[in-house]
Amino acid sequence: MASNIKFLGQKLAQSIDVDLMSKYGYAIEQLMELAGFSVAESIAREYPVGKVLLCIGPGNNGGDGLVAARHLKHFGYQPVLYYPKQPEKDLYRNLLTQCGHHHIPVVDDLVKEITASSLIVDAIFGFSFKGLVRAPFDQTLAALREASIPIVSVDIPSGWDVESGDAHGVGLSPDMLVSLTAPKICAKEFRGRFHYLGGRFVPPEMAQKLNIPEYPGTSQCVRLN
Ligand SMILES: NC(=O)C1=CN([C@@H]2O[C@H](COP(=O)(O)OP(=O)(O)OC[C@H]3O[C@@H](n4cnc5c(N)ncnc54)[C@H](O)[C@@H]3O)[C@@H](O)[C@H]2O)[C@H](O)CC1
Ligand SMILES: [K+]
Repeated sequence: MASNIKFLGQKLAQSIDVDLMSKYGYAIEQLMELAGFSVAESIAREYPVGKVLLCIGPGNNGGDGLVAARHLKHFGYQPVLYYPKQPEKDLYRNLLTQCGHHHIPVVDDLVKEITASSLIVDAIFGFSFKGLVRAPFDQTLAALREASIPIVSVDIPSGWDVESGDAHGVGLSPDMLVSLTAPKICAKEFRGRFHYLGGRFVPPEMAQKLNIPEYPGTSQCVRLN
């Protein structure tokens, strides 16, 4: 590890998120934009341009994926979205509209799209995931576990418990993990090649408490391993 960075449990991760949007004055759109941008930049550091299948979940982890898709398009990748459960919420609807205007298609044949892609982005579940994976995402994770192309997980490898990791053996095994704000406790079990940190919005007071490493230059991400 590049620094003595703090690993967050589920409750602490959620309370930091609340602090960022109350005490520190951020709007969720700002945090999500920077989070998703940092995911796209991390990907651009390690994987060549090509077709990227982004699997989008029903919460803010999915929102980060929608933002990342748009930035990947600007970087020259060909993103497509698999988005089986689309909540009726302006935040996500607006992000999806933006993707539409960037000619990023929504696809529904997951197995076919896995075969046609060179990279998968797992933006299904983040730090609010709890319990056993419910439908339809149980099927999604089962299909992704069969994939032979690399997976990049946003914040948490989907299916993993935020603290105890892949306790039920149904989670993904990503090649890259992009932790946001600070890694969660489950990231100690990450065995893939690339562990990055993103979400360069943490104010200095909080960064000091969490031992966040310096981000180099103008970069939105920093490698942790
Ligand atoms: N401060 C930051 O670092 C920021 C991080 N961001 C990202 O936000 C997610 C956390 O988002 P949240 O909306 O709280 O939750 P999730 O996306 O993890 O998922 C909630 C979603 O999932 C459903 N769900 C929960 N458990 C299950 C289950 N067992 N089976 C099926 N479905 C489940 C639940 O019902 C909700 O619909 C964080 O990880 C970052 O990626 C922000 O974007 C910016 C600030
Ligand atoms: K994820």
